[in-house]
Parts: sequence; C-alpha cells; structure tokens
Amino acid sequence: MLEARGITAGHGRAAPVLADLSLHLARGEILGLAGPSGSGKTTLGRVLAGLHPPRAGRVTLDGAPLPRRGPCPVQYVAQHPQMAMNPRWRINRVLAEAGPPDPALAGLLQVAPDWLDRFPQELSGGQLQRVALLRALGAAPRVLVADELTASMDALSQARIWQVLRDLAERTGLAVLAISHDAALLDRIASRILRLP
Ligand SMILES: Nc1ncnc2c1ncn2[C@@H]1O[C@H](COP(=O)(O)OP(=O)(O)OP(=O)(O)O)[C@@H](O)[C@H]1O
Repeated sequence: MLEARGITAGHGRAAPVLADLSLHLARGEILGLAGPSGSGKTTLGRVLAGLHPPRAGRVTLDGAPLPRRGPCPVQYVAQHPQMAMNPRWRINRVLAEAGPPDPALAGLLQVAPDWLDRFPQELSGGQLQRVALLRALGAAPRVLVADELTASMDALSQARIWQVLRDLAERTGLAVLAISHDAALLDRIASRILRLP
C-alpha cells in the first residue's frame, strides 16, 4: 500500500540523514521504526506524510503520489504535538480542523469533554498526544505515522491507545508506522521492526 523508494533526505546543507532508504507498509500492518537518537526516524516519518520533501526518491500510496490537496491520507502525529497546534485555539477548534470529532473515538481515546474549552498549554503532554491522535484519525487516514505517540503516557493509557490502533488496523486496514525508542513496546505491537543505523 504505502511504498517509499530510494529516499534520500536531510536538512539544509548538512549531509543527508537518510540515504537511499526504501520501505513498504501493507494494509492493516503495524510496522515499528527504531534507531538511535538522531538517526532520522522523525525525518522519515515526515517524508512519508509529505511534510518534508526528500532530496531523492518517491513516496506512493497504492502506486500514486500523495495528493497535494485535501487532508493527506498519511497523517503524522508529532512527538511534541503542541508544535502542530495553534496555541491561540481551544482544543475544540484544533480538533475541528479535521472535521467534527467522532464522539465514540474520543471516548475510546479518553479525550475528556471538559478539555475542549482549554488551550493546548492547559493539557499535559499525554493528553495532548491523545488530542493530536483524535485529530489525525479524524482525517480518515490510510496510514498513521505515530512518532513516540505514547512516550508521555502511563502504562495503562499506553496499552489502551495501542489497543485502539490495533483494532482500527484490523477493522479498517489502517496501516501504522510506530516510531519508538521503547524496544519492548515495539516487540508487543509491531509485526516487523525497521531499524535505522
Ligand atoms: N529542522 C531541522 N534542521 C536541521 N537539522 C535537523 C532538523 N530536524 C532534524 N535535524 C537533524 O537531522 C538528524 C535526524 O533527526 P531526526 O529528528 O529525524 O532523528 P530521530 O531519529 O527522530 O531522533 P530522536 O530519536 O532523538 O527523536 C539529526 O542529526 C537532527 O539534528
């Protein structure tokens, strides 16, 4: 389904962080992405979601390039979600960017109704991650890039979120790229693990 071929990517004039990297993500698959700090995991996730143009290579979904307009079918949830939210918007407006949030999904992700009137800086890191995930899923993506999605959550919340994503993967075919430093987590949730050098 999602295919990246020969990706070379970097930042500014610096040497590339990723060189000639290829990967394939199948429908409903949860692929782990591991590697030392600075190895390019976030860069790769952003390239796959069309947020960072590679210097070479291409990303296709079902054989076609990612659409340039409308919500991207590859949604990236950032490690620091506040960077991707307007600090002057209340959470309900942040969520509305992707259309009205699904109340059932909000319940599963434990996004509490009383957060909706707050500003992003009035939520904890783990709470904001859940809001960011709800917004990303609201765009009905085919692929979710989850960058350290549950790193700031307690074990129970972490398990619950991954259960929701596994169910979605099974039920709807959502594919997930799970970026994490937590080897035990990736062993539990991913069917394969790609390791960057
Ligand atoms: N906006 C940027 N401008 C310049 N260099 C950057 C930028 N973003 C990342 N880099 C550099 O690119 C390299 C890869 O960074 P990236 O964030 O992709 O790694 P990572 O594997 O996700 O790291 P971590 O596990 O610490 O989150 C690092 O050397 C980093 O300093």
